[in-house]
Amino acid sequence: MSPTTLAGPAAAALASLSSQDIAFLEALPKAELHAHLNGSIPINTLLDLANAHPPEDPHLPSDIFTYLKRLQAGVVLSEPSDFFMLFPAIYALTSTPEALAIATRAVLESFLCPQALSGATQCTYLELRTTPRSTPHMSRYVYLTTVLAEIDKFPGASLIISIDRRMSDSDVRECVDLAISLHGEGRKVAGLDLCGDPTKGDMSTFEPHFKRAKKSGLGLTVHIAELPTSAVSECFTLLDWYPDRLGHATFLDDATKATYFMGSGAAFFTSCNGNGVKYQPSIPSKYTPCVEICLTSNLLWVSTVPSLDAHHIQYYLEKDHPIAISTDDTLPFRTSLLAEYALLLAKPPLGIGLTHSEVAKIAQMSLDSRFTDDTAV
Ligand SMILES: CNc1ncnc2c1ncn2[C@@H]1O[C@H](COP(=O)(O)O)[C@@H](O)[C@H]1O
Repeated sequence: MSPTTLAGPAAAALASLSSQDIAFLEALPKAELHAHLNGSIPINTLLDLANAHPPEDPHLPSDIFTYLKRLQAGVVLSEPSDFFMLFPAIYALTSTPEALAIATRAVLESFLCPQALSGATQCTYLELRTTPRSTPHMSRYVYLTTVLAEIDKFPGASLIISIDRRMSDSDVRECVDLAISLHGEGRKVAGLDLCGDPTKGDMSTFEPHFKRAKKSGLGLTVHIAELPTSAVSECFTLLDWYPDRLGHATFLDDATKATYFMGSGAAFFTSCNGNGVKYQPSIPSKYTPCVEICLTSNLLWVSTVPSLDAHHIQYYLEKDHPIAISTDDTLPFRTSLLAEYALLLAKPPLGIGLTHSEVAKIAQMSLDSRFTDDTAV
């Protein structure tokens, strides 16, 4: 199964590498820790699902093939919402247990099975995340057990259950209850994620649910500070859950990073939260949550990052802070994990220009930051 079409900055970086560099990247054990299931379905699988769909289904957009062709050719994401509007059509194609199983299998194969030409896999370990949806054809429980049945077939794969910021309190409760009970039954549920449109939702209301998930032994990862408009007070709310990992963290300001991540215990930071109240977090002595870095996603989604030079990865590299290079959504961003690693190795301006040993160290950081110790090698 070949991964999705490669194009854009990551493809250009990959094309600039020598065959020795590519062989080095392919052989490197690495973990993909930030991949959204419905954003990572190979385009050919979606086309197959669309072809197999009953044409009279009122839930399927009538222009589904035009939409899929547009996705394949590359979408322009000028507004934050342009990105989230891509998903309803994909959801229409993965709304039955049968279709969801096909899509999940294709995603798992694209990351964990040897590629046709090189014989290499994208990664040695995958934490695939997805938001449990109830549809006219399945409950959230059936959604999750369908995905887990596919994950069970792949050594080195685990599930992270995503909570969408637009969910109601009762939806969040249901999803977290399911995460805790499936994890307790020994299913391959490794953690809980917070994702979705960063302009939506009041995250303080999610706090009790994320805290009880953490208490039950699930790993926590949260999308944080994705937009320049992301409120500092919300960042404090999320950081006070002490997530094990942070997604993107693009606009986490330097004062907040210094305060939370230096973690000296003596670090003292008073600032005003959104209500104008003096705020002093009590930080564990060594809090260094791994930051899940999705380079192409940051470059293409409303250009939250204008260039690799300006990318916040530079801060974490300088501080030797754990990071995990990840793809986010291979389908709209037309990338692969190998191509994301190519962005580290390629010479500027196509890439960051790191050495082989620096890239190997980063790959090891991704393995060290996984929520389980299961790998495919
Ligand atoms: C810019 N990067 C991102 N930021 C925030 N949320 C994202 C995202 N990329 C994907 N998602 C979230 O993942 C869902 C699709 O996969 P699942 O249906 O869960 O498998 C999207 O609907 C969105 O809520």
